[in-house]
Amino acid sequence: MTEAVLVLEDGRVFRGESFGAIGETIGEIVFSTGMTGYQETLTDPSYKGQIVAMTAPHIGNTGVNDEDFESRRIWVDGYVVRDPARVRSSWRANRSLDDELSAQGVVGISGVDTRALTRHLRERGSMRGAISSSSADVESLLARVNAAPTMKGASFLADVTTEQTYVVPAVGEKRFTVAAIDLGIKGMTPRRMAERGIEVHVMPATSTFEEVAAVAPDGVFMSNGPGDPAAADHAVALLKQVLAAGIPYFGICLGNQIFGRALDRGTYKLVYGHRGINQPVQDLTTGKVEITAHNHGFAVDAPLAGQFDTPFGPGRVTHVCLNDDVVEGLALLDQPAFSVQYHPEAAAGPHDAAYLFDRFVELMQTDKTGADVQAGA
Ligand SMILES: NC(=O)CC[C@H](N)C(=O)O
Repeated sequence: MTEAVLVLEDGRVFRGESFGAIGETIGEIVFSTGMTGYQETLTDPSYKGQIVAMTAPHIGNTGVNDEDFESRRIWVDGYVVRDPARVRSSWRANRSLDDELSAQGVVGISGVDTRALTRHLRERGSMRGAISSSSADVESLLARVNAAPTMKGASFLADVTTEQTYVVPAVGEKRFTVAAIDLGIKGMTPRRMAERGIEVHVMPATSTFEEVAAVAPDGVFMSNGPGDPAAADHAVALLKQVLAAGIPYFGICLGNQIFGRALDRGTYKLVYGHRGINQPVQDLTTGKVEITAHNHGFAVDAPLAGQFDTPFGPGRVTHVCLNDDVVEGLALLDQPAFSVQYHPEAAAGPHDAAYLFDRFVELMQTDKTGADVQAGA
């Protein structure tokens, strides 16, 4: 057993044991309230730059399998758990979580009172922190934490995006072509589109409008992704061109924040964000409440009621988080473009929001047949 320490930028210290790789890591400490789905969390590229603490006390019970990876690797910069499973127990598992974290060089800590840590972050907000199992010198660790960059203004798109375009073929008959801008896309997202007859061209974050147009897309999609939306200027400029061309648009998470910026709305940092698979969101179009998967630390600033002006005609907020009234969805009224702040691909998570992929299909279908289109109607 190797001792490990977790140091927060405000000087709070938690002691525990090493979990995963031995070493030191610095990042923004955030907590996730997902009771299941630790594999999908670890491999979600949106977590790049963050050390994730799990509020569920027992992590690793079902080990690790390749099918539940949402991307090619683990992206969290550190992992904090209370009590790792000593025995993995699932017919699908082919290795343990501890071994997988070690193999991928992910530094973690176990034995932490994650309830106390979560209450601290909830009251004081997400902050920088470090895990170390290689040095017991808390003072120098604290100095390194306070010298590290914060999440404000951070961009990790170059780390997570695909280098080259790849195509996920439609399942069955091909009905539409979508250009999906990979800002840190999860594997389940193109699959949800493919099973609806969409051929998905997953393209680098640096793609130009000309490259997107060359795919002759029926719709453009922008994915979730890490970092501060205020730093994603290229994606905002690209989306403005897409909207000016009237191409149907669907965005999720970072893709919602980019949409907000393209509509001239600002984004801001939440105190501690939403992370987990149990967040209640109301669809203001239908009044229905859906339980949804979230992972966001920033949000779009827009009025919840009524409409607001955008360079592309009126827009409105379509979804709201019932815990704290944070904007969870946007749409244009006169143009086929909408987005949500959460994860309708639901990996891991409840499937309540899968209808949003159907809405995207309907928008593209209506656009193709030339009918009057109103995403926000
Ligand atoms: N999952 C995401 O796309 C997150 C978007 C952004 N990085 C945020 O934290 O708000």
